[in-house]
Amino acid sequence: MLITRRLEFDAGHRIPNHTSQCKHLHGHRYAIEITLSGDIITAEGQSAQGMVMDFSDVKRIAKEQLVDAWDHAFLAYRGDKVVCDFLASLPNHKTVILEVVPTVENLAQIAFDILNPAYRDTYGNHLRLKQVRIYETPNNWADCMPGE
Ligand SMILES: Nc1nc2c(c(=O)[nH]1)N=C([C@H](O)[C@H](O)COP(=O)(O)OP(=O)(O)OP(=O)(O)O)CN2
Ligand SMILES: [Zn+2]
Repeated sequence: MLITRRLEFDAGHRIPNHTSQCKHLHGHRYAIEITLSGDIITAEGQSAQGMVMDFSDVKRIAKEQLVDAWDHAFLAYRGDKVVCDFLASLPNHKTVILEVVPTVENLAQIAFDILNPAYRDTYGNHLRLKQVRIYETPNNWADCMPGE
């Protein structure tokens, strides 16, 4: 059985070598959709009876592991030195330094790698992270699955 939980967050970024608009500092209302597989819990009387995982637990883990760190942060590529130096000059600025350019493909890959161990086998029902989808805009998104 598959379940999916969606969360939204705001973040800034730029794609430094992009030849068009995306080289400028700008932000997105990102959405992340987390798809998990597992057995439906059948144990009588459990809070999660009938569920793969309580959606509130899916949300809690996503926030603890990723979303709270990225929300209202600027996601900067370590190789984008001018921007990293500028952000470092701002007192207490919320910046997340990434080892890769912050395209939606790379963000989905990073999110998958962070979240995969955080969900795996935590619910006693063979729980697995099957897919992370991140929307950069309502029209543009990337999917990351195991082994990709
Ligand atoms: N494959 C990718 N292509 C692009 C990415 C990306 O992460 N992966 N990112 C960008 C920019 O970040 C840009 O901000 C995308 O937003 P936008 O310019 O609004 O995109 P569109 O013009 O295509 O959006 P519309 O829905 O058509 O307004 C660019 N490319
Ligand atoms: Zn963008």
